[in-house]
Amino acid sequence: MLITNATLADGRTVDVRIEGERIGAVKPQLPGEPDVDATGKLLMPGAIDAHVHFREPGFPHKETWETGSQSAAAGGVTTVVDQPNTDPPTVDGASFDAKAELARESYVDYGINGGVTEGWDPDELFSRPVFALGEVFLADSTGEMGIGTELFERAVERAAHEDTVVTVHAEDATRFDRRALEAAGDGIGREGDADAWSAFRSAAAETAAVELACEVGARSDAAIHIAHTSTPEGIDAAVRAGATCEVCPHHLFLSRDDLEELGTLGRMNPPLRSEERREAVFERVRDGTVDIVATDHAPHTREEKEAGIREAPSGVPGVETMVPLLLAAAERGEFARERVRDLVATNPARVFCLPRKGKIEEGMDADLALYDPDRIEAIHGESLHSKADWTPFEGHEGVFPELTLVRGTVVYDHGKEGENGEFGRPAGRNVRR
Ligand SMILES: NC(=O)N[C@@H](CC(=O)O)C(=O)O
Ligand SMILES: [Zn+2]
Ligand SMILES: [Zn+2]
Repeated sequence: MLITNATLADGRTVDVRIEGERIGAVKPQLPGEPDVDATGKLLMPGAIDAHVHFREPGFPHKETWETGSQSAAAGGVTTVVDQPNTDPPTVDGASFDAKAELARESYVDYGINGGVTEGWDPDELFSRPVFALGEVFLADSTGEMGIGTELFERAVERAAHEDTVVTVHAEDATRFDRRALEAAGDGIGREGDADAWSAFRSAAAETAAVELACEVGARSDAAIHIAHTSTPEGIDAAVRAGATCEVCPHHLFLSRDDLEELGTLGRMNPPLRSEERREAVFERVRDGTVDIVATDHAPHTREEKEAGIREAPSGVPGVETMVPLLLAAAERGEFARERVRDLVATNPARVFCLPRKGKIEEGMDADLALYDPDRIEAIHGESLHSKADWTPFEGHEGVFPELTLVRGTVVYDHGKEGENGEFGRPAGRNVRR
């Protein structure tokens, strides 16, 4: 396959030849008939979303590997990393094997993380192709997998021994402001007091847990990756301690000011923060302080979300809108295109050791997504492919891909009517195989 005249994130215009599953050549000009004339189009390395919850096994009404990975492909994401708070939780050999079987339905490449609970079996987990440890929950979130410090210490030590990154959900529940939540009214959805969730799971709770996680990590020289940092204080604490960190699109593009409109659809952990903190987080993503943007794609149905603020489940979908939101921001001049590339592809490949992914270079996996940067659309939940038919980014600008390839196979072709609609075939593979 030959793609001609593509613009790369660094501004170069090149031809790209795909040979089998790999990129065979990237040159200003290559001989042969073009299969894709990419004149005026932006070619990006397929994004690696290091944080998704595809919900199988256990909650296929929220998402399946099929729908979640189609949503990824339609958003230019070619590798996803699934988190362990499924049912059963991915904490031992049998649960890992069961998830690995289901993941064969994936349209994109994937990693499967191993989780930590009192009943976890590290020997069984580490004898399997585990992507990383995590997310390890220092406080309860969806799935109630919060653990204490002693177990966390043991898990980090083991991960260091296995040369495995530990992805941490860093919130310290002892610092939550319970009274703020108790004071909230009983209204449902938008009628309720969604802001109480942000007051409850305080910024200070994040900073304290980030500091603890980094301190524990330093003792055994473990690689600590802080998931979904939502505050400048949390990011700075992680970076100061030599940990890597990720920021989610919702903490970049939404703040507490949006909760009146979002209601309980905007409840997630960690929660939305003040507009001032959002701007400080945005700046740290823009200037390269933050390593990764990942989505924490956490689908729940609209019906489930339309409850009171104390009952609604936490989490928002996002795997399909991450790159579109960032590219639209780049078109508005808020990010360099190269920064977007680094945040969603090159850096996650480095942090999680995926040597053949994240770059458009000869010899790399042909994971690619092609965009028309002039085609800026309004995002609508009902046009997305997740089982969650809603998005917290309703009406925001997005630049969606026209074509997505996983190791040379077309998995998404916008507007094409194939056997599976716009989708190719479930071409995904475990990246740790
Ligand atoms: N972020 C969330 O609010 N929810 C996530 C779990 C998590 O990442 O903490 C989920 O699985 O629903
Ligand atoms: Zn989490
Ligand atoms: Zn998560």
